[in-house]
Amino acid sequence: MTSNPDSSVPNITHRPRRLRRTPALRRMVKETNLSVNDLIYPLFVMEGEGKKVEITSMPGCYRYTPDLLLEEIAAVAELGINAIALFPVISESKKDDTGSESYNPEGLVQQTVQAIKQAVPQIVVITDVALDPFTTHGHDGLIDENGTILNDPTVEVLVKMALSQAESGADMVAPSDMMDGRIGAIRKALDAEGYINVGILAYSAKYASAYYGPFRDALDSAPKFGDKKTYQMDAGNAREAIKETFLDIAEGADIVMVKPALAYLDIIHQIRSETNLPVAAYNVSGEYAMIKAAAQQGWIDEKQVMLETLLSIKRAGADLILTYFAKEVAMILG
Ligand SMILES: NCc1[nH]cc(CCC(=O)O)c1CC(=O)O
Ligand SMILES: [Mg+2]
Repeated sequence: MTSNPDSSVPNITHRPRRLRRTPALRRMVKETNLSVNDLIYPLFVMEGEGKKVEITSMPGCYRYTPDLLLEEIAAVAELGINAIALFPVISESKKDDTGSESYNPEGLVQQTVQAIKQAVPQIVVITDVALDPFTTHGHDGLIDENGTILNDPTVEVLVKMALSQAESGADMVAPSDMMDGRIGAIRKALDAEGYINVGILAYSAKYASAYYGPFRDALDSAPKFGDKKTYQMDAGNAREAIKETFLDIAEGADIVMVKPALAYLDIIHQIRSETNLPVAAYNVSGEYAMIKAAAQQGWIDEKQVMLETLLSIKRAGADLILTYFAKEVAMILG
């Protein structure tokens, strides 16, 4: 046994490449895996029958009438998806300044939730609690004559909305509005009305992001004046995300969420390390649209980029991912 006389051959003890040599070895040491259990599928419902309309800026996503939505939900449940997040497209004639349609017991969301829970009872139905699909001005809150978004009066409406969704059979309500104090107010009202098992998925760190554009196209819900910067967070802030998240946890959130995901992976990571609750992340419409658009141009491999993107959100610390890719991923993983 003589050592190699050729000094140009390095004497290496640690060779990380040993564990990358075969697919089986690579699978054994893979630290993060994407599972269908991680996925929550956002879906859009509109009034009517027998129709599905593709959203131009979100190829592969549709606004469904309730009958076709039920078929889609049955299909994705079959693929192993556990949960859907429901967003309504409200016709202009039903919108008003205060979003009163949002708590109509016979409203589109309420009726759709009832139908889903009858047809596909095992799927977890998460309803959106926010006024923007229901207000003529497109903001997530009530406004005064100067266009200022009023916090506490808005929370009162959000409570009515959450209660009517719980009454319809929603498993979880998901306030996406960013008013202060709404998690506590909703928790208290749900408990008082006996809905102790209806959970709250709190959009805790939701940023005022330009990545929501395609979603606002889908819902026709772009704000008619101003922007959402007095309630959604500034992209420069990380410590504030922790503060917002701790407040929601103290107020009774069951799951906390960061939104958007990709430009905020550091926030997901910090929240994961500072809390014990499940952490969700919303891979939003603009993030979806960027991948779809580049893939349509033939510039990226859609499947690989999609899987790598979702894995990065998981690796950053998200336990759950709301993503428009959910169905495609479930088909690949299943
Ligand atoms: N309550 C509004 C809401 N709920 C979910 C999204 C965006 C989701 C996406 O872009 O995929 C938005 C948009 C907004 O805040 O203007
Ligand atoms: Mg808050």
